[in-house]
Amino acid sequence: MIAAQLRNFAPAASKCAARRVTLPGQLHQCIGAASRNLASSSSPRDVRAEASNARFFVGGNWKCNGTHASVEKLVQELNAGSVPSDIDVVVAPPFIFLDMVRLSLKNEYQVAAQNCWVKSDGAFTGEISAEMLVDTLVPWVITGHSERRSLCGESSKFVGEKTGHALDVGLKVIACVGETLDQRNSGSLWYTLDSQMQALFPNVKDWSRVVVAYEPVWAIGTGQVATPEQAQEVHAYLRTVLANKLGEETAAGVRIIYGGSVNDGNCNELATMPDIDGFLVGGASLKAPSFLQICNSVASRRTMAA
Ligand SMILES: O=C(CO)COP(=O)(O)O
Repeated sequence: MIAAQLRNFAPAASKCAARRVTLPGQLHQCIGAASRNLASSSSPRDVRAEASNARFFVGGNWKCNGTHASVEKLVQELNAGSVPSDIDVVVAPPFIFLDMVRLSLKNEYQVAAQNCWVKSDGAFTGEISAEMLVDTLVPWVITGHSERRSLCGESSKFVGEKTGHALDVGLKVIACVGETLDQRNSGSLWYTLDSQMQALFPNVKDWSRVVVAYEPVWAIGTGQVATPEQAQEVHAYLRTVLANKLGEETAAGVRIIYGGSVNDGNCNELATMPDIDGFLVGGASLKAPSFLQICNSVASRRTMAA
């Protein structure tokens, strides 16, 4: 029943998103109206998600790439560049380079691990615990990346528990959600995203330490970036899901960032969308000039807000 309603939400949201581009302010009313229908059965709260007021955030996910020499070069190039002081920039090197990168990057940048174990230390061969990350002064961790969901079999429940544990021991978390092309095409986009989000709620006590990354699987590493309207439509929906659970004020402060084939040519347009609070960048984060340009796309957002 709820799943069916979530599917019905898609066309309404889509129509509204298209209108939002030319008629600022109406998308949230439309999304809000659509979500109120959902809320009547899925939640006792009746809320309308306000647009974001959150600080811009750019993450660079280096994935399983790099040699000692290439990582050193990338760090040098990032250090030679500059990023706006009013945004958060966080890079996630492979574990083996994490400490080296943390110690050699200048202060404008923070580091994240790409993953951690779901529990505390113990007999978990090959894993790194959240406690170890805290102990080695790593502030952030990525959880729920689609590559870990699909290649390592991580379920939403597992991702939720891992996210909760990482937060409980003091990390900040970039929690990823996103649908496959099949899920989008078969009409289960909203259901998929909602169930990934619902798995986080029982585990997260402090949403100020969570960044939600919307990464459609079909856009990751494919060069097929979501259009600004497609991304905005989903981000507004995710903010409504957050608002239904946490209230509008908290939801407006949660960063919702977009990932999937972001580069220096498409970031500015994406950054103008009211619910896109930044990016999680894969391939383009390995090229310092592109990554720095993506960080500077916050200027497009400021222009829109002015
Ligand atoms: O998975 C991603 C970031 O976590 C996105 O990767 P690409 O930017 O290479 O598509």
